[in-house]
Amino acid sequence: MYIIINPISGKGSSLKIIPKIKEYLDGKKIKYKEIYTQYEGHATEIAEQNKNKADIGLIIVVSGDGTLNEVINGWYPSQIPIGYIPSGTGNDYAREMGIPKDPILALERILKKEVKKIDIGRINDRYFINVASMGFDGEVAHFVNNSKLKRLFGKLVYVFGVLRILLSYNPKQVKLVIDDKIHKYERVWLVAVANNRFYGGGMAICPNAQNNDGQLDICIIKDITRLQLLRLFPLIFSGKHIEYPMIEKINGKKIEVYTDDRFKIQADGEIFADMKIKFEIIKKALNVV
Ligand SMILES: Nc1ncnc2c1ncn2[C@@H]1O[C@H](COP(=O)(O)OP(=O)(O)OP(=O)(O)O)[C@@H](O)[C@H]1O
Repeated sequence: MYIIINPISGKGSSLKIIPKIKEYLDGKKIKYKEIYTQYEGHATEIAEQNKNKADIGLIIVVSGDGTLNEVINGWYPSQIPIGYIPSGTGNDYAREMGIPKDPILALERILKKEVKKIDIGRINDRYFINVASMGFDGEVAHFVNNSKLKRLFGKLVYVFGVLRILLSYNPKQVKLVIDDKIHKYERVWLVAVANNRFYGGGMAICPNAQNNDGQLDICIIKDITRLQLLRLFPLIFSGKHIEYPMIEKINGKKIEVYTDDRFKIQADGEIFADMKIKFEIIKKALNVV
């Protein structure tokens, strides 16, 4: 068993839970090796270097969603099971999978080794497990990430980012090609493509997404005023936003997104920008416990 740990996730909360995990494993005489990530992207390198080692039967990731995403990007297509103990701020994958917040309960569940096969999404040349989105909230993610005030003010910077981008964002014309069928939309604020339901710490942007149905769920927010969007925002936590007419919901296996402008994108919280974006579902890609 290898344990990959991001020591800074959740403002250092993984370092608080690691002694408990080690005590539990030592008590049961279960052998393990710990590896700590040292920089951004390191988890992908660790996963790539270790995925073919003959002595590994299981990896456990102790981190937030961002590091889990990095591990998956290095681990796929290995079929060695991945267990996950949440220690981040958002913990959206854990929310989806019903993984307990208590690290020992999460560990006990992993050790039962009830393996599930789950799908993952591909966006251009990267994989994601939860949600990729672009437009308004992609801009907010970029704003928050680049903000020097992030460490000082945490979630407040996010609120400030939402309000700022809400005032300056210009809705875009977007063409989607979903399983070879063309869909055109005017005044698009947001396109979210989901394998799991949640992102951003519990927002159910695509509340019908299932990670074992071989489909990506798409939610498009369009033709909406700034004030309407502000009112709609809190409803995303319960998934009730999809009942409103300015929300388009579609499913697909292969999705291409075109816009005249470069779209700012976030996938599992990782940010980048592009004009042409291709998505694909990879069915039953990973074994998870
Ligand atoms: N030792 C390290 N030093 C600096 N950054 C790191 C280190 N290890 C991993 N990272 C980076 O930290 C980022 C955030 O990590 P992670 O997602 O685990 O925690 P989080 O942000 O607290 O949680 P969440 O993603 O659930 O909000 C990742 O993008 C990863 O690349």
